[in-house]
Amino acid sequence: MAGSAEARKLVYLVTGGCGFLGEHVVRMLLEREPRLRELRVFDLHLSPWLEELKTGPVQVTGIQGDVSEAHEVAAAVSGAHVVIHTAGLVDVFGRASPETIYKVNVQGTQNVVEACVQTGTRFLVYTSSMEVVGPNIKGHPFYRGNEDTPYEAVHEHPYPHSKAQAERLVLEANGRMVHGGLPLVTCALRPTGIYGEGHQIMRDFYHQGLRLGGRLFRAIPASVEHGRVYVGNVAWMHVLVARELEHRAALMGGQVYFCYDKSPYKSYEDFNMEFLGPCGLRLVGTRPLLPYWLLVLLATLNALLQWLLRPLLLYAPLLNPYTLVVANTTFTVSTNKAQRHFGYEPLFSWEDSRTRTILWMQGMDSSAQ
Ligand SMILES: NC(=O)c1ccc[n+]([C@@H]2O[C@H](COP(=O)([O-])OP(=O)(O)OC[C@H]3O[C@@H](n4cnc5c(N)ncnc54)[C@H](O)[C@@H]3O)[C@@H](O)[C@H]2O)c1
Ligand SMILES: CC(C)[C@@H](O)CC[C@@H](C)[C@H]1CC[C@H]2[C@@H]3[C@H](O)C=C4C[C@@H](O)CC[C@]4(C)[C@H]3CC[C@]12C
Repeated sequence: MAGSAEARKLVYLVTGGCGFLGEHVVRMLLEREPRLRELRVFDLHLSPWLEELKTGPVQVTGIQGDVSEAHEVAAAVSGAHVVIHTAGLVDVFGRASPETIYKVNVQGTQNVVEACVQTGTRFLVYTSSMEVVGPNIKGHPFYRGNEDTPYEAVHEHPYPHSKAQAERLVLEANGRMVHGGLPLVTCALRPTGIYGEGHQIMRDFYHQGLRLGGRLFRAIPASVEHGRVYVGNVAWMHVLVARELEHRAALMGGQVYFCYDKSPYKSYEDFNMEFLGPCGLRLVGTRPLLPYWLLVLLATLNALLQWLLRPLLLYAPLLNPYTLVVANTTFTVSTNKAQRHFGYEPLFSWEDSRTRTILWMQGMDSSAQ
């Protein structure tokens, strides 16, 4: 939907704009934000597809930078009306050190907040995560909860802990005076497990299945529900929040919103099979093939191997003590806060989300042959 030239006056910055979610946010903004004059895409690694976006009426500016470097962030933020901060180290597999995770996710977010304050940017949307809430280290289920559901959010793992710290920084910054004397308006979006075109973990499961002769082996009971949300709907919620923050600052400022749509409640593995099945894979077993204690042992051995091999190579399998607990703990949301506060409705139905994801996987399938 193109806006008239005179209506194009806003400058948006998307950090992590070349990532899985970031790319969908960038493309959604170009399609559905008619007020855009300039779209800045800030990322540690700029993608080649950015070039194809530079042919339209909106100025698309790729900025290679590191959110943990305050001066790079300040330069990118300066002059922006809205910042959508998705950049982060999404690592629960032990690929990055805890120090690096905190440096990027916490210090990086602090840098974004301070840059908004120093340069006068008034609207900041942060991509938080369900993991700010749970599952907690005790494996307590969160069954179709909402933003107000009481839950003991206790984290030891660097990733959820860093996301919780970053979210707190963003929400506490709401109302701070920015350069120019007006208040900063912030909010945080908490996606559950995002799926869709470009999801690396789905790729990993697909390739693991190919290696195992087209089979995946059930490890988690089908009864363990895991919340999932389509990447296009998460991107749409980001665009909508960024648009509505100015007019609904009193209501939305300092708030958190779960990202949700009509994706069905299923176990993580059964949900993945909605896409892996049409690509020729099958999930062996109606119940977990191994007892849980054996899975714990295997996960622990994986963690030990990762530690032993680290000086030589990076060994980062999907199964480790943390991912096993998360996979094995029910965590689903049922809320309409985003609809009540800013009129959010999913842009993509479950059927459409599923079809788009399958087509992407099959396209990956054909390119893999
Ligand atoms: N994938 C999910 O299921 C999920 C669910 C909930 C929340 N989230 C959150 O959404 C955001 C995006 O996640 P994603 O799945 O798209 O991950 P991703 O790794 O695909 O994207 C993250 C992007 O941030 C960039 N980045 C990393 N470190 C950076 C740095 N120091 N400076 C600048 N850019 C940097 C990466 O290059 C990448 O392009 C993250 O904040 C994540 O915590 C993801
Ligand atoms: C090997 C089996 C036990 C297999 O079932 C493990 C699955 C496991 C790799 C995933 C299960 C749940 C996933 C997490 C969840 O979807 C939410 C997340 C929050 C987001 O901010 C980042 C990604 C993640 C932590 C996601 C990561 C993979 C799982 C742990």
